[in-house]
Amino acid sequence: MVGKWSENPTPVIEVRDLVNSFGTHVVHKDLDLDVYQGEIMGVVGGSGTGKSVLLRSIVGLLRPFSGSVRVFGQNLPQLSDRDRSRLEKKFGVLFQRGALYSSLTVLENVAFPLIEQAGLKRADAEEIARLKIALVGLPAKAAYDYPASLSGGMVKRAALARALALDPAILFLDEPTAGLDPIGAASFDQLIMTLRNALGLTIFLVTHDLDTLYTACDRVAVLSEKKVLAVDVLEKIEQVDNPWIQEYFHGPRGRAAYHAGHPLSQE
Ligand SMILES: Nc1ncnc2c1ncn2[C@@H]1O[C@H](COP(=O)(O)OP(=O)(O)OP(=O)(O)O)[C@@H](O)[C@H]1O
Repeated sequence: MVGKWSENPTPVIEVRDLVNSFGTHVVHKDLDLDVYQGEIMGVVGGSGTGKSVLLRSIVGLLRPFSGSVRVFGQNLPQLSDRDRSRLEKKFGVLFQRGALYSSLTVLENVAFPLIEQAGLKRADAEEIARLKIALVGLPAKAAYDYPASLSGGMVKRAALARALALDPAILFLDEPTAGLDPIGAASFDQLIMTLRNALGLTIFLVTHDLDTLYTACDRVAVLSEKKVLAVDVLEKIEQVDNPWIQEYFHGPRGRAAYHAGHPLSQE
């Protein structure tokens, strides 16, 4: 799938020579990656290759050991607190486990960033929160539910509504379909594509889900050997001569996902 982004690829995230380490454990070494305005970039790699660490470096939750992370042309680690927090308002982040406050209703969860970060009055924040709840396909009555009473798919949607609360320009999703059944995962993939198309979002999506890669992602970055081993459209990535890539995309699960995404294929 090639979206509008390809007509005039403009990088909104530029990662250069990124090094991340924890003690002596080097996770990234001289990692480079560009993400273009309006694309859905899928980030894959074996467990522990540093996909979440990369996401956290880009959103400013983790200070890199060295290298630069420019978002909308601004180098995050060098910004003042004020400028960084202004830039961070353009990010919506959906963490791996949803990370909703369990003691707050869905409505209160979604309204939270609008009150705390944007300084809105509660009534205004809740009005906007209701719109976001509808936008992600949750029924209006789910606003009054607590996270513990929701299904996994509804929790993900509620967390997505919160990530969208401040009208972000870039959405970061860390394994959004993990733990969902195939139907729930497929409808979440559709939702992600609809949001990108309707809102013009740029989406940085960490996933293990091959179906998501085949249906939703414009380009895919493969993390391996502490860097981005390859970044391209899927058709090109599948051809890269690397044992992990070959096993991942051409193993049984990869073939099944390919055929699901290409219903007319014969192979
Ligand atoms: N705060 C931390 N302190 C020490 N080590 C960390 C920390 N955060 C991540 N790591 C290590 O960095 C490496 C990369 O972690 P990361 O969570 O980014 O992997 P991942 O590719 O997202 O894995 P998975 O697919 O299993 O979620 C792992 O070895 C992890 O143990």
